[in-house]
Amino acid sequence: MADAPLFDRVAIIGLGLIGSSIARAAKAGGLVGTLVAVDRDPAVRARVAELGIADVVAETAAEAAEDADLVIVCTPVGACGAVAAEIGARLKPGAILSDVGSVKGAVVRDMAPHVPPYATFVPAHPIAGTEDSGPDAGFAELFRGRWAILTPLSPADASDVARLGAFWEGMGAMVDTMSVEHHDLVFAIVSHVPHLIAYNIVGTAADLEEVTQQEVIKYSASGFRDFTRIASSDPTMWRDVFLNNREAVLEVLGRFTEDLTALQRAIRWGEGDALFNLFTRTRAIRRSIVEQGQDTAAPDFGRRATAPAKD
Ligand SMILES: NC(=O)C1=CN([C@@H]2O[C@H](COP(=O)(O)OP(=O)(O)OC[C@H]3O[C@@H](n4cnc5c(N)ncnc54)[C@H](O)[C@@H]3O)[C@@H](O)[C@H]2O)C=CC1
Ligand SMILES: O=C(O)C(=O)Cc1ccc(O)cc1
Repeated sequence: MADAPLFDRVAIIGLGLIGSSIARAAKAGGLVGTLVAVDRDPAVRARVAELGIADVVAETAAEAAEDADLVIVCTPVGACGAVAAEIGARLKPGAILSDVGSVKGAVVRDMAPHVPPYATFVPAHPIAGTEDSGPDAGFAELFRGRWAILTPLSPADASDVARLGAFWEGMGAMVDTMSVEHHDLVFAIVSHVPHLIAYNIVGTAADLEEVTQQEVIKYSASGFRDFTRIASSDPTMWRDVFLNNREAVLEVLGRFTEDLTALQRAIRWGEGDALFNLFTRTRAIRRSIVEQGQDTAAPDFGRRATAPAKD
């Protein structure tokens, strides 16, 4: 006899890249009995029904959350508070509420006040994605071999944290925990500011009057092309990340700007050693990332979690 699913009823709110990947992975792994999906966009709801990746497509978030043992909010972070306000009173006793937002502090601030005492909120963030969005962009293998960070709010939540961790492991992820504040600083440096730099460099190239758009397209070397991949990520999602991780992003940007100014001086004054030393240090960092198997080339599942540049 097959093992019982980890959760009898799971509701996913927001069926874009991440929500639809969870739906696919959870069903494929036999982790859920009934999977209920809802999205505020009727076209997404219709597409999810067509794709057959949920057992039930609900009309409202409140209706989807009712009776669910696990509810995962997979909307842009700016919408998480309103969703929690809508579903909070409808959560069933013992339910786990979670999310997948790239920012944790603001999501906890906006969601936690709406969680009743008889349910547990366990914030989460899968470190897996692509530049694509929408229900067609998702795939069941997205989380395999990737980290899922949980940021528990209280030691009393330990058993629910373990259950949610088992759910992520069931989708192939490796689970880690950290504090909300530490999460937001770590991901400001390894994800948010790099995305900002990508948006900026592509914008700068587009605005350079002396170089035509055609030349940018024709001569872009693979380094620049990698930036354009990241800079094509969803505008709503990333607007919300920057508005909601303001302090950590500004802190890291301050450091980044100082370091960039030092590089600018080194170039101006012909300080080759300073440039050489930095480039040597950064090459070592890249090599240790590759050695630990944490480079973008995640195990190839037919489709890469982070697509390589197409040369
Ligand atoms: N895209 C990525 O690579 C990653 C994204 N995340 C996080 O996952 C979350 C979702 O991102 P994606 O799936 O990429 O976005 P997406 O744009 O593909 O999907 C978001 C979905 O949420 C729906 N939605 C928006 N507001 C809603 C509301 N109030 N009620 C119900 N549905 C609503 C949209 O219609 C859309 O279908 C974001 O918080 C993001 O920070 C986390 C890890 C990676
Ligand atoms: O596509 C990429 O390179 C990503 O960096 C995906 C990604 C985007 C946001 C996250 O919070 C986690 C992962």
